[in-house]
Amino acid sequence: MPPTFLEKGARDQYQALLEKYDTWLFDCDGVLWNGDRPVDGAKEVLEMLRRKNKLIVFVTNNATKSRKNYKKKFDKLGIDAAVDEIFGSAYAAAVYISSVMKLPKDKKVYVIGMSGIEEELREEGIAFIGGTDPADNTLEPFSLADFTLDPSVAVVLCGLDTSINYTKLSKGFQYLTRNEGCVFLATNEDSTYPDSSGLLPGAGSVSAPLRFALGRDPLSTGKPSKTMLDCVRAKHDFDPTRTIMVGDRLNTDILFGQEGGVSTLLVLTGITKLAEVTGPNASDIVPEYVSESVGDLAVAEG
Ligand SMILES: O=C(O)[C@H](O)[C@H](O)COP(=O)(O)O
Ligand SMILES: [Mg+2]
Repeated sequence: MPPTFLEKGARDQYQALLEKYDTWLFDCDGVLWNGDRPVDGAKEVLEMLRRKNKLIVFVTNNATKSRKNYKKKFDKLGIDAAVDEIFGSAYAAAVYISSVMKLPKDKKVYVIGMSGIEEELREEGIAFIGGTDPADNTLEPFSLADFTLDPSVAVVLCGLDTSINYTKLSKGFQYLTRNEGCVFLATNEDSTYPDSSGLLPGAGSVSAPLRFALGRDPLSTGKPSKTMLDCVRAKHDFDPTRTIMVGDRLNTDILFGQEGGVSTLLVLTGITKLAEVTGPNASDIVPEYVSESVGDLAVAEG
């Protein structure tokens, strides 16, 4: 079934969308902003949805920030958001390790990633090494002869790490090949990241060298995995038949919505371009609705 294309200015179409859905799940990168540049109209549309008493939840695969630090980003952009409305892939991974894996207290996680992952693991009471540790954030050659394996590392968790290096990949590789049963987890596997100035390699491209070296894939707890929706459901009641996921990436956001049994709206302000949803090379992941931008929803209140 082809998507319904919502035309800019088509008030009836957008008003119908507002009446149809009570819960709005918003992806962040590529939908509300690109890097630190807000998407035009996004703030005003969120304010409109609040005025209409809609439940708003933010669901981002970006693991660089914890929920609390995302709240600071929302505050800085003047967007009303409570920490409990924000679900990041670092949080989902930490919840998975603590509540699903039930990692024993004498075990720890080796982190390839940034402070967002560390803060969420700390919040869940999970011990970790690596991450922003200066000893790992070095451009010195890695010496395996001088490396001491920590036998208590039972998980290697990999997320977007803008300071990725050979030392981190080498340590992750040692744990995953020498610690019996060590679990390979990824916060998410987005191939690219939509920065305000263009595209950058994403979290999936950070874990790719390990995937290649190991010959196996990590378990990813970010979108489209249901782990993220389980985290949302644990804190918010919503009717999936009256819920819509708004995203910019087909193989994460739209697939996440479809597998979660909610409607989907693809916006074209981030990763996905129109040619991926129409014409001969269109993806087999088909959103229910397509709109240029989340800002176009503002016409519904006009
Ligand atoms: O590389 C990444 O991690 C992702 O591109 C980025 O974090 C996506 O975030 P989202 O669009 O889910 O907010
Ligand atoms: Mg996105």
